[in-house]
Amino acid sequence: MTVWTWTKLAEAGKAAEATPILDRFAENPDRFAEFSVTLDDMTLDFSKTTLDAGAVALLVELAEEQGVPERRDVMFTGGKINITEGRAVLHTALRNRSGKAILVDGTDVMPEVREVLDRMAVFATGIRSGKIAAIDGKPFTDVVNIGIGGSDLGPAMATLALAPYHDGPRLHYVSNVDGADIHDKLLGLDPARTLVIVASKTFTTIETMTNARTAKAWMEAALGPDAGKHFAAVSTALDKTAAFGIDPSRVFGFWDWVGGRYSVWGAIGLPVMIAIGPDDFGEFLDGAQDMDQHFQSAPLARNMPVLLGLVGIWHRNVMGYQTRAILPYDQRLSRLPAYLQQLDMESNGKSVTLDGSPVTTATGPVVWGEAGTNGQHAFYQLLHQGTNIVPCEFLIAAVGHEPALEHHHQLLIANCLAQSEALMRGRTLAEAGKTVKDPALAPHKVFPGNRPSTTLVYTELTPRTLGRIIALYEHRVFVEGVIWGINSYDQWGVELGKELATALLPLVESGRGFGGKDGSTAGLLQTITDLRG
Ligand SMILES: O=P(O)(O)OC[C@H]1O[C@H](O)[C@H](O)[C@@H](O)[C@@H]1O
Repeated sequence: MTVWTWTKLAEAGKAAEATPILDRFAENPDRFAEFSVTLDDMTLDFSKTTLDAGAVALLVELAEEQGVPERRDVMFTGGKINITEGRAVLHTALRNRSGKAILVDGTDVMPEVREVLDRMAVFATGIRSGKIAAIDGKPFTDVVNIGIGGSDLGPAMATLALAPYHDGPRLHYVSNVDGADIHDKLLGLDPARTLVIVASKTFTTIETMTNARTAKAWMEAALGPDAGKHFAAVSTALDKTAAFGIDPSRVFGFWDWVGGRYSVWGAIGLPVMIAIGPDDFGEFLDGAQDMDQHFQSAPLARNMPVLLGLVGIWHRNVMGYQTRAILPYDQRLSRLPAYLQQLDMESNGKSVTLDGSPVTTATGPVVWGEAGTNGQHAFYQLLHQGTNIVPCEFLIAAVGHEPALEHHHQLLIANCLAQSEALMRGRTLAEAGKTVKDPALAPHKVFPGNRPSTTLVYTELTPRTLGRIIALYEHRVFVEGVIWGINSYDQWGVELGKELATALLPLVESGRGFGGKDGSTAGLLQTITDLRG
């Protein structure tokens, strides 16, 4: 009975506060082994939390009661778990390399998935080799991906993450409707050498379509009517890509059962494939499949995505923490926090359960973060001494990609581990007193400590490892969403702002007709109109 389990968890949470995390290691020398989980060379350490064996057992019970294993199996086999949109949720099919069929409405989706991946590989290889050339017969040197949200964040994050594997043309990402974005990105690019990919699941997103039209005009101004030969598209709306004038042979499709924020594994990953090549892109998919298979087969208590989800539930619902920080100690993962913001907050930022009734527990936390060590010199002050407790999620590779700069990587590792240690250990008033001459300064140098963190460690940030990391977080979001009883796969919350923007545009354009608006909006419209002169 779930209510009973929540009650027991609340009691466990209160009891947990009595024993500092650090003391738990003295009590249990096996704590690291017992409170970490491994998949191949990847280890998730959650021993620096207030969880004890009893609390983990209760959380596992909660996951079972809420039907995590059953819902997982329904997701993987094409059940329509996105009930508000009547859709299956099958991003896992995009990296299903097993040869097994996956049925949606009785039809195996795998032949189409493979067909698109094969076409992507031919196209990417052609662009990379120069066989698919610009209209003057010379190779493309630059690729501009125009997309936003899930059609931007995943490929942009992955392209940066996999920079050491990037041996194709240069990649540029345009997302914001702010003209500054496309202006600055096109500056210095030669249209004769540039391929533009318009990426949009719906092919209606105003930002993307506005940027796509601007790029088309830029291309046409240089190349005339042949400009279309420098365009490709990724979309589920093949009628709309045709209407935009993109040759069907340059259009790569996907399906309504792939959510935008889960779409990097298929056609939306085309720019990544162009950058790193189909073989390394295949490794990226293999990594995700490794995590999928682990998620499907490992017992809940030894299951990495389940445990990461349960740590999240413990912090959000039992300890009442409102945010979680994503802190990759890897400059090339500096876009990971932004990527995970969409994955997590658009999925689990919900207030009603599957049947439309209000939730009775807190749901998705605020997700934020920054690459280490940069964050240390910015906001870690609050993490260590602020009045909010922020569970921190560290990520670190054992090995960097720059052997000649090994000492940099050693410093990086030392900093990463020092932060989680400092958060846990803290510094007492007595200890602080020893560091200062003036005792009045001592309170300023106190660290409360006992602040929780997890650390994900792996050998090296390879395509396969990145695949595992992303799939890990996708399944974590799933686990938490199931426990909260919400639909993690719709995003109605983004609609109202879009509707109001559409209604506001004519007022901005005309500088008139603000009467029906609330006082603030009317006042801002008037002020901006006056400033525009
Ligand atoms: O790929 P598109 O259809 O252009 O959508 C781009 C993005 O915009 C929407 O507003 C959604 O909130 C996102 O989930 C989506 O990824």
